[in-house]
Parts: sequence; C-alpha cells; structure tokens
Amino acid sequence: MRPLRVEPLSRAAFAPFGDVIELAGARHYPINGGSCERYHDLAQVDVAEQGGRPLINVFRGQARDLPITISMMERHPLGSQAFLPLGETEYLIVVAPPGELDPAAVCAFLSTGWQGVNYHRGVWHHPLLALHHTSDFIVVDRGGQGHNCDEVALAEPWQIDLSMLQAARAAQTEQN
Ligand SMILES: NC(=O)N[C@@H](O)C(=O)O
Ligand code: NI
Repeated sequence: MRPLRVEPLSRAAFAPFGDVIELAGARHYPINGGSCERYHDLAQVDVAEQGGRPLINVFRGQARDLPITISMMERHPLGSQAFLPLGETEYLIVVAPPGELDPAAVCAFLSTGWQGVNYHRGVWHHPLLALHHTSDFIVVDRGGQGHNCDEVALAEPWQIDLSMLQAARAAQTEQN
C-alpha cells in the first residue's frame, strides 16, 4: 500500500475541496446587544439541487485504529456535506478533486483544535475518520430524492500511519 502524506488542515490548502469552518479568520460581529458574537456565514451549504433540503444530523464516529487504509472514496453529486466536531478533537479528512476520480490526486489533512470541514458538491472524500475516541459531529448535508452518493474502490489503497499524523502535527506547529 502507498503511504499517504497528511498535512495540517488550512483554508488555503483545503480550498480546492471546500470550506474549513473555524473561528480564526472568520467574519464575526456582536449581536443581541453585545451579549453574543456571531461568526457569520462560515461555509457554502449547497443542497437545493433537484429539490433537496438541508438536513442537520449527528454522526457519532468510532475511533479508527491506525494504520488506516483508504480503499474507497465517495462523493455526493447533489449536495455539499459539512462536518462540525462537538468539541476540540483531531480527525482525518481524505479528499480528491471533483470530476473523474484520479487516485493519484487523493490527499489527506489533519484537523487540529476546533475545525470543521464542508465538502463542496461532488468532491471526493472518505467517510468520517474519527481518531483517538468516539467523536460526535454535527453534519449538515442534503435530504431529498435523487441519487446522492457515488462510491469508488481504489485499485491501490493508500495507508495512513502514526508517523504521518506526527509529521502533520509538526508541520502545524511550524505554521503557528
Ligand atoms: N453515508 C453518510 O451519510 N456519510 C458519509 O457521506 C460521510 O461522508 O461520512
Ligand atoms: Ni460523505
């Protein structure tokens, strides 16, 4: 299996795949007489295709054991899908650009602190990869008629082990 490099999750690096939902760098302003700060419009929710409607879900992800094998990818051709962790937690995000899946274009990110992601419509991704402990995520995606999940097996799986996570953490520390 091919080792898959993991990089720290950042808005710039993740831009080809969707939005990073985090407070740093977000537009925000006081509301409710100054008693609350609104972090505004953090991601593009795109679920109206073919009469879709937004769903608010909770995904309780079981921790994945390392090394993790990436042997398939999926996409949602009719809608975006956002994952917001309930609390600070590390988790892995594995994506590839929309269109025909290029297995060589698969890339991985490590979330640190409190970061959510919003996959844009049609972006290839691996199903939720929680780490270390059972982790709850608010998930905002599309409900409605129509086929909204394509899955593809990877002829040559990728693998993520502890050393890749450690390299991503070190890179994150350097960026800070
Ligand atoms: N199947 C499902 O609802 N979850 C996946 O889409 C996922 O990205 O985790
Ligand atoms: Ni998905």
